Amino acid sequence: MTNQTRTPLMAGNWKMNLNHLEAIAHVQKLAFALADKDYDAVEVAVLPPFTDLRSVQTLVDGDKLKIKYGAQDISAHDSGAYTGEISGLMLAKLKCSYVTVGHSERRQYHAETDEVCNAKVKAAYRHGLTPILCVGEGLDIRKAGQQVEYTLAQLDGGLKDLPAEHAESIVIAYEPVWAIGTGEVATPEDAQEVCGAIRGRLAELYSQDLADKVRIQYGGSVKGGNVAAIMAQPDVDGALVGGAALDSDEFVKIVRFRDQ
Ligand SMILES: O=C[C@H](O)COP(=O)(O)O
Repeated sequence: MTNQTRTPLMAGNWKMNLNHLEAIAHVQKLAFALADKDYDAVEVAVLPPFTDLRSVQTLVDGDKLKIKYGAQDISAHDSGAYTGEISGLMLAKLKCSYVTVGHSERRQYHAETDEVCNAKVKAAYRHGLTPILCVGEGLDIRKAGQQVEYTLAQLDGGLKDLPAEHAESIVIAYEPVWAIGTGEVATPEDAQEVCGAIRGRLAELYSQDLADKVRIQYGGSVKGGNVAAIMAQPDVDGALVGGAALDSDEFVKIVRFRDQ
C-alpha cells in the first residue's frame, strides 16, 4: 500500500476557537464549498471544542453531510468523579469519529505523559472512536538531531499493549512542536524523515502490512500554499491543521491539495 492508496485525512483542529454558532456557520461554509468529488478523494474532519460537538452533530446528521467530526481530547476514564472530564462514552453518543490524543499543547500545558496518552488511546477504542495520536519533538530536540528517536519513543509509549486489531486503524499525527502556530513549516524532507521512521516503527511493532495501512499526518503551519509539497512525500497521508482550519477558504484549499 502506498500513499496513493491510503485515503488522505485532512483534519481541522480548531483548538479553543469558535463558539457553537460560529461552528455551525463554519461547517456550513465547508459543506457549501466542498463538492462530492472532494470527499471521494480526501476524508475531511473537523475537531471543534467540546461545546460545539452537539451543534455540529445536528448539522451533519440533519443535512447528511460527508464531513466527519471529533473531539480534541478524551478522558482515560469512562465515567465517575472526574470533574471537567469528557468520556469516550459521551463522545460516542454524539457520533464522533475521531479524537486527538496527546496533542503537544496537552502534553505541555496539562502534563500529559506517554502513559496518559496510552490510556486515552485505549479509552477511545473502548468506545469505537479513532484516535489521532500526536507525536513530535520540540526545538531543542530538533537542534540536537534527536527528532526521530524522541518521536519514536512517544509512539512506543502511546501504543503500548495496543492490539493490532486497534492499531491498524489509528492515525498518527507528526507535529514538530517548533512548527506549530509559528509559520515555520517543516520542509517536506523533514516531514518525510520522521513520518517514514514512524511507519518503520509500526512495521517493527506490528507488521509491514499493518504499517502500510496506517495514515500518518503532518501538522505544523500547514496552509494551502505549502500542503501539496508535503503531501507529495510517500509517508505523509494527510494534515492536522490548526490556524488555517479556522479559515474555511484556506481549509478548502488544503482539502483540494491536488489542485494546488
Ligand atoms: O493540531 C494542529 C497543530 O497544532 C498545527 O497547528 P498550526 O496549523 O496552527 O501550526
